[in-house]
Amino acid sequence: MEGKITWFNKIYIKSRELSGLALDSLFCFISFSAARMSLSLSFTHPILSRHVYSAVFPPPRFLFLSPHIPTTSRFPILYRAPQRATALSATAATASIFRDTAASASVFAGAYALVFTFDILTQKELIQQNLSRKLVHILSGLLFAISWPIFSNADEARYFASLVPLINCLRLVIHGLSLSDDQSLIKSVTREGNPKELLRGPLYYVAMLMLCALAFWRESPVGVICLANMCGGDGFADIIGRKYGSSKIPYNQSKSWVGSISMFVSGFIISIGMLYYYSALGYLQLDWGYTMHRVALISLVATVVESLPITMLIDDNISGPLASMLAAYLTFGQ
Ligand SMILES: Nc1ccn([C@@H]2O[C@H](COP(=O)(O)OP(=O)(O)OP(=O)(O)O)[C@@H](O)[C@H]2O)c(=O)n1
Ligand SMILES: C/C(=C\CO)CCC[C@H](C)CCC[C@H](C)CCCC(C)C
Repeated sequence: MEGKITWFNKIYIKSRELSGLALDSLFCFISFSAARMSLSLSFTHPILSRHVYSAVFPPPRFLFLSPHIPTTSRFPILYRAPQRATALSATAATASIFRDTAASASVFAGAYALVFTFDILTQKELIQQNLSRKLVHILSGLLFAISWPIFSNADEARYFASLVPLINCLRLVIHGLSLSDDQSLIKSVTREGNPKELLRGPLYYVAMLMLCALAFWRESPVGVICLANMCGGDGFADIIGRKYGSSKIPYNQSKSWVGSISMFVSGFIISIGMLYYYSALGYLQLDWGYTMHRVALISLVATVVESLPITMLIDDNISGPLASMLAAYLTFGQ
């Protein structure tokens, strides 16, 4: 049995390297049963070393989420059952690959569905194009970060998750260069319907999603705080500032006090919500008094940077997230 699993594992991993979306969808179809079988098998990550205080949230019992349960399964088993241990790790590795492939395909399908939904709402004139764009801006990144726990606890899970923004980056470049036409994407994601717009704000935004998944993933508060401010904070700043922002900021007449205050408040609230979500799943164990102050400081930094008149120099989908990332890294040290 163990021999069979090894050649299958090697063939699958090789085909996974070479596989296109079509092959992934084939493995997706058979992967849910394998993924469900693997739910009881999990690998552990080193627990967050800094600011680890009382574990106040037991991981919930959601079958499809991968709770962060510390186990010793990744350490070599020294007693005399190497055959059993090898077979178990090969099975677990194969199941994790199936699970992560299915999760990537599901999140990718979710991205398409989100853009398609807002395109329909815009076409039916149920919402304005600007509002559609901002809601896609708010929801895409937050739903992407919320989806991370459906991936396995394997070390490679973040790479599977990052495939989704990577493919969307390629999609934005292809349609931004008008190599292909996707009116659904263009109408729900651009201000004026110019495909070239895809190569600026949206492309930088999706690149930031990929960076946060690869660099920080689930075990650090930095990535989720950065996305909360870029997606939630910046998004609500636009929606509320555009509607109610009559009193402009002295040093930047295109931004308003109401918009910036909205960015700070929504960025803070959504950051705390994301941190609570990841704490409830056992990925983060935080001292909430310490955390609240640090998150408020990070959201303030993001808000000030977003208000600066530097958009001609650097897009705020780059300056804002990088400022949040730096502030979060310096305050949380992870
Ligand atoms: N602090 C802010 C931010 C935005 N706005 C309002 O929202 C509009 C759009 O804001 P901006 O961030 O410039 O939007 P975009 O750059 O188009 O959005 P994106 O980041 O998605 O590219 C501004 O003109 C302004 O009316 C505001 O009043 N105060
Ligand atoms: C309008 C946008 C930015 C400009 O400020 C947002 C562009 C969004 C992309 C077109 C789609 C990105 C999808 C994410 C990578 C994955 C989302 C998955 C989730 C489950 C919906």
